Amino acid sequence: MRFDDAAAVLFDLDGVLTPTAAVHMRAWELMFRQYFAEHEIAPPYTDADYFAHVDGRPRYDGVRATLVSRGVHLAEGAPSDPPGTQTVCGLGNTKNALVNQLLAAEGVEPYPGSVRVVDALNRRGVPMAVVSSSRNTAAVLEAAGLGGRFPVVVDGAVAAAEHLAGKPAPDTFLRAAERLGVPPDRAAVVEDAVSGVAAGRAGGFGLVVGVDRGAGPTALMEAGADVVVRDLGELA
Ligand SMILES: O=P(O)(O)OC[C@H]1O[C@@H](O)[C@H](O)[C@@H](O)[C@@H]1O
Repeated sequence: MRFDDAAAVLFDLDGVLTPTAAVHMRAWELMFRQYFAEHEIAPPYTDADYFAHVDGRPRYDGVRATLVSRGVHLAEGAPSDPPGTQTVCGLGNTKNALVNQLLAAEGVEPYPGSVRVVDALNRRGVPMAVVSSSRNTAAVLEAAGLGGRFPVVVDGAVAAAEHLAGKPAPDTFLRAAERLGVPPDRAAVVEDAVSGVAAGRAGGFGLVVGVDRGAGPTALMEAGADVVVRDLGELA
């Protein structure tokens, strides 16, 4: 399917509409580098860990997968665990406090090429959704001036409330397509994370567009992208 033929478009948020994947990436690095050093966990956390274990996945799934990669098994704890708690949820919330500090200090500007695509689809009346693992989706959309632009948002909070499996499972994308009333094979998914591309492929979507913001074209194609672009402006 060509992008122009999609009956609906489902966008990931961080790294697709806004440059906030880089904010998440820095916050994860700060948190894990300190935790690994304090607990003498080796080898040290690197960007490769981000792309392999964290990118695109729900917060606590990212913590768990990274620790398991070093043979570390930590108690799960609860989402209400405050930052600093030595649990999977506590480490995830430590990282989230850093994300909130960075977002407050730096603000969010959407990618101009992405805004052009959203505007063009809007003019043509193509239904759109945001499908993000992040529980900060509403705040990021608002800060980027995109609040209210998407009639359907399936984010980390919705997924938790509705018990939907996170990316790379296709469930959140499938729920968004269902809410838009468009069959998956008539809809396009736009994703920068390997886990998100894999989710789009597993969901049987008509087109999966990979956006290379660092994962690399080969990894995105191997995960199931039909096409890889460097910026959404290439689709406009
Ligand atoms: O911790 P949050 O804001 O709920 O986000 C979870 C994940 O959301 C994804 O969109 C990001 O790619 C990840 O880096 C992030 O960890």
